[in-house]
Amino acid sequence: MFLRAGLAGLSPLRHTLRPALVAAMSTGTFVVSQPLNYRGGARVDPVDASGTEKAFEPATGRVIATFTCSGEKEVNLAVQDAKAAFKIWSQKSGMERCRILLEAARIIRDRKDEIATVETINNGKSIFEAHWDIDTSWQCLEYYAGLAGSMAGEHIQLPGGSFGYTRREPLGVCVGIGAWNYPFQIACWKSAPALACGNAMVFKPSPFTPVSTLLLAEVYTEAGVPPGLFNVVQGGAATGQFLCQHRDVAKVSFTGSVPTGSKIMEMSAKGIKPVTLELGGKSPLIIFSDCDMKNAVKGALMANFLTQGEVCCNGTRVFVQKEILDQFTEEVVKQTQRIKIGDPLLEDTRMGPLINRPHLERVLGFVKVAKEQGAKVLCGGDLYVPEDPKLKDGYYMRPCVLANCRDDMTCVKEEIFGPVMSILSFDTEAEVLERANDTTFGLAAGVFTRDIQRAHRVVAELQAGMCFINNYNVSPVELPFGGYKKSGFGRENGRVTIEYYSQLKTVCVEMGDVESAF
Ligand SMILES: NC(=O)c1ccc[n+]([C@@H]2O[C@H](COP(=O)([O-])OP(=O)(O)OC[C@H]3O[C@@H](n4cnc5c(N)ncnc54)[C@H](O)[C@@H]3O)[C@@H](O)[C@H]2O)c1
Ligand SMILES: C[N+](C)(C)CCCC=O
Repeated sequence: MFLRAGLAGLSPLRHTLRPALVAAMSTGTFVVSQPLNYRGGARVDPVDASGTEKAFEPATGRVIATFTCSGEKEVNLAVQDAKAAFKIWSQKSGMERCRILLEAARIIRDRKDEIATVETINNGKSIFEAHWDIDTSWQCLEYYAGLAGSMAGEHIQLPGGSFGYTRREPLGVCVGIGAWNYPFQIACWKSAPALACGNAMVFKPSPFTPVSTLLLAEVYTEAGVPPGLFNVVQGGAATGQFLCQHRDVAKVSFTGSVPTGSKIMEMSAKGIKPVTLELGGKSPLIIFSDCDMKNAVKGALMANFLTQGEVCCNGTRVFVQKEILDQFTEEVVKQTQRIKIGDPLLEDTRMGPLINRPHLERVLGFVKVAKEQGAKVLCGGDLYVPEDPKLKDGYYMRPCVLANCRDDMTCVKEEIFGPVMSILSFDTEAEVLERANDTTFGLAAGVFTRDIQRAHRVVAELQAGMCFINNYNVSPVELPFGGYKKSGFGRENGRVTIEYYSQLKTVCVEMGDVESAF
């Protein structure tokens, strides 16, 4: 499906050719040669347009795809196809859906290298990390496959032999709108629970990362879902609006920024559509002096530098208790300087390029303002130019650790979405809790301590939907994930998400005569 010039003769690809193709996909060679919309079980060119977009390979700055954004007609067709597939899929038993989702999970596992490679090329994250993302993706499908057969209602006895029961039913056509930082994983975290519950989905990835979602669509088709059950439309705000405003869309699940989330909610409100909002954050990570220092330092790096720091739940406000501030900071800086930056497709690279040039400049701008406001750059925060000449136009920067930070600084208040860690010091538990919660965001939080009572006492007080004790940024699919406050509502992953993709019908059954008031 993705062909460099020298491989063009291999199209259409058979499954058996994929390992060879993966080996051939090196940085600087990949171009997209097939349509990026998916409808009715096949790739299609959109029937109308609301503009065009270019997708880049962040490692080199090359354009890998120029594509048409879907207009209203194309969105209508995708929704129509999803409606038709919903009729078939929603009539299947949970166990039938389970089998197909398990097969899809198996195919993703089999194609893991190929999918991870495409993710790395289009997003810039290291291939090492992309493999983790694809693992959490197929695990998500397996998990909801397991739950599909267990969706059930209640039986409730009423007087005189009458009774009631509840049925858990799907919603209909659900829309998924994704961000660019975890393109494949986001599509799985939304579609797996949606499909398990019997819904159909139309998914719109970010225009920065339009490519890997198509692989998911192909996987679902190969696994045996009805044509049209999972469709992909491409584009930005205009396409997203057509989806949110569509009268036949029953629910919108959105991952992205707070300002866009607010617009999505407003549009959905007009149609009384339920929404799931997975939004941004500025999460606190609290390091107490009694922590295991080695793990706390590793945790701080995990909390800040995955995917070049472009992670919603990153613990970017690192509060360190005064007694260990110097030791902790010294070790964090040492390890940050060791992070290998470069070609994201190389196995030993741990940090690739940022998503695009404007975003790189925005992140560097935050570092500049931090310095002006009195923060001290202990390492990084500047452009990085890899030695390999093919990477010279990529969007690289050195990961940055900022000291002397204060709560009122821009770098401490705003989501940077880049590899910038702000270190702040604190004295007492009460003080750090107040400061940690002093934000409009509430996505995640972390605490490192050996004191088990303190750990639980502190997380009970933290205003965040996802709290970590003595670790950070792990994401087992069994655990619900989502925010408090302006970081959104609704959850992804975990059993509870079934409730966000289904509705309860109550049936009241009379076994006697009607007792009428008339
Ligand atoms: N909580 C989470 O799970 C989570 C996960 C990843 C990213 N994020 C957040 O996402 C943000 C970064 O992603 P982004 O830059 O892609 O966010 P964004 O809000 O700019 O875009 C997200 C998606 O919304 C679409 N969109 C934009 N305007 C729209 C509109 N008016 N109507 C409908 N759709 C519209 C975009 O095309 C894209 O697909 C960060 O704030 C990050 O924290 C949150
Ligand atoms: C997999 N992580 C690291 C928990 C990230 C989840 C999605 C946030 O951007």
